[in-house]
Amino acid sequence: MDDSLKPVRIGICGLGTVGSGTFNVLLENADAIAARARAPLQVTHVGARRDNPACDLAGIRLSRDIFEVARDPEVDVLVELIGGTTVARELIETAIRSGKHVVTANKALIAEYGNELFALAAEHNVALRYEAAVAGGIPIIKALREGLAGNRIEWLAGIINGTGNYILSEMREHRREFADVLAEAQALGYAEADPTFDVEGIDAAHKLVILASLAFGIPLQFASVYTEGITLLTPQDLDYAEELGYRVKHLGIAKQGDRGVELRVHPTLIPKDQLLANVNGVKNAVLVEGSAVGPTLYYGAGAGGKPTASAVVADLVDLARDLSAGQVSRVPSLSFADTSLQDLPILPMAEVETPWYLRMEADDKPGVLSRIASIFSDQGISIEALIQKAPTAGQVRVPLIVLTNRAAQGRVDDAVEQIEALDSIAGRVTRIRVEILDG
Ligand SMILES: NC(=O)C1=CN([C@@H]2O[C@H](COP(=O)(O)OP(=O)(O)OC[C@H]3O[C@@H](n4cnc5c(N)ncnc54)[C@H](O)[C@@H]3O)[C@@H](O)[C@H]2O)C=CC1
Ligand SMILES: N[C@@H](CC=O)C(=O)O
Ligand code: NA
Repeated sequence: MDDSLKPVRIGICGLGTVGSGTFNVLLENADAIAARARAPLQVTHVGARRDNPACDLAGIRLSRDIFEVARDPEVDVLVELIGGTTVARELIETAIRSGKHVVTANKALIAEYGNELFALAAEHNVALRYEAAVAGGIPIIKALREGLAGNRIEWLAGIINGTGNYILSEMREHRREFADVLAEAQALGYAEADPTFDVEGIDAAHKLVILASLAFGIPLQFASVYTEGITLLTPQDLDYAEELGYRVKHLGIAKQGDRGVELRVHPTLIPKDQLLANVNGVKNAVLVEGSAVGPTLYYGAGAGGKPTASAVVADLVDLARDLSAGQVSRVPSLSFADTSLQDLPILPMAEVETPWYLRMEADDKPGVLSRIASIFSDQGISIEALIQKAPTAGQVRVPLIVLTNRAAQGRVDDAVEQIEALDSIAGRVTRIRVEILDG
């Protein structure tokens, strides 16, 4: 490495899980990183509320006020790793206005304010990079933006929340309680500051919005995503799904169809021999169907300090290379040129068609099954499989599981409303969509 090369000066804001991971990866792999970046990447300033014993900050400027980093003339790139959408937004805007490039892992901020932030970055001729914001260490932004640039992307589907996948995997494989596994995921640094973002599907929705924008050339639109989390799933449903040959995964799905774009995040039954069904623990995976390449699959750690740092550092290396070439806007932020982004219609959920898994508690007496079957038939919904579990001693009701063929959600809503109104059915009907991914 030529020692005379001008270093790229980095300011890191936030020294938590990802901040400390980034700091240490930059240090541990400094030589290989400098060789790839054609310049040393040197942390010159850290903004952190408190010290982190995992980081040796000797010789590095430390500020308790992170805005000091955003205004520091000795910083070329600000790395935002504090999270949230208020202070983080102000910090990034301040950095951009001060002529600094920005790298962030903040999917909430990109999903909700990315359109404005990318415009601001373009106005100031600086880069705003966010590889770590989706699927942690998996280079999925790079893949969509560059590797698949020759394709029309038809659809993508992914496990894009590590915490949620960790919880579902532990519940199924080790019969562990939801709350215990969530607490463990928090201790391991996988969960968001507010873990309801993970378990209610909000984090996955943030990431899906970003993926859909990159895939289809549409502006970021968080409000358009249908979002369901994993909190209502029961161990029973995970078991019944297995019996039927499926596994329950929390998926983000984006499809470009003739009638509009589907944007949805929800628990999904997928055949258990498909690759996505076998992605376990904190791992994420995104399956992308391109018109020319066909299906491609991206797999790896979706959360955690070092894996996420891997993506942050990759952005820094990419940026350093672009800086050495004197061109930071070579690749459009959202893959498509700003002037080519197009508002496409979003398909209302009532019109989205999938097969369905429905579970209900039914009286164990003659006539109930035929009544339910006729409600489905009146709605034009055909039944693929129906399982009635044997009653256990003393039980008056039995679990009834119905797998339907493809049916629009609106039809299923109507059928379920009628079924729930039957005297022979107790409580609510559990509904989970089924997806046969042809990947
Ligand atoms: N933990 C993970 O596996 C992943 C996290 N992310 C994203 O990375 C970002 C950071 O996440 P984590 O490192 O997990 O969070 P964290 O909570 O471990 O770290 C955030 C740090 O920022 C500090 N901080 C917050 N506001 C501050 C302020 N105003 N001034 C100074 N310091 C401040 C906190 O004290 C904390 O040390 C978030 O946007 C998150 O969504 C993205 C991918 C994976
Ligand atoms: N909380 C997130 C962190 C990475 O994005 C997750 O669990 O996936
Ligand atoms: Na990534």
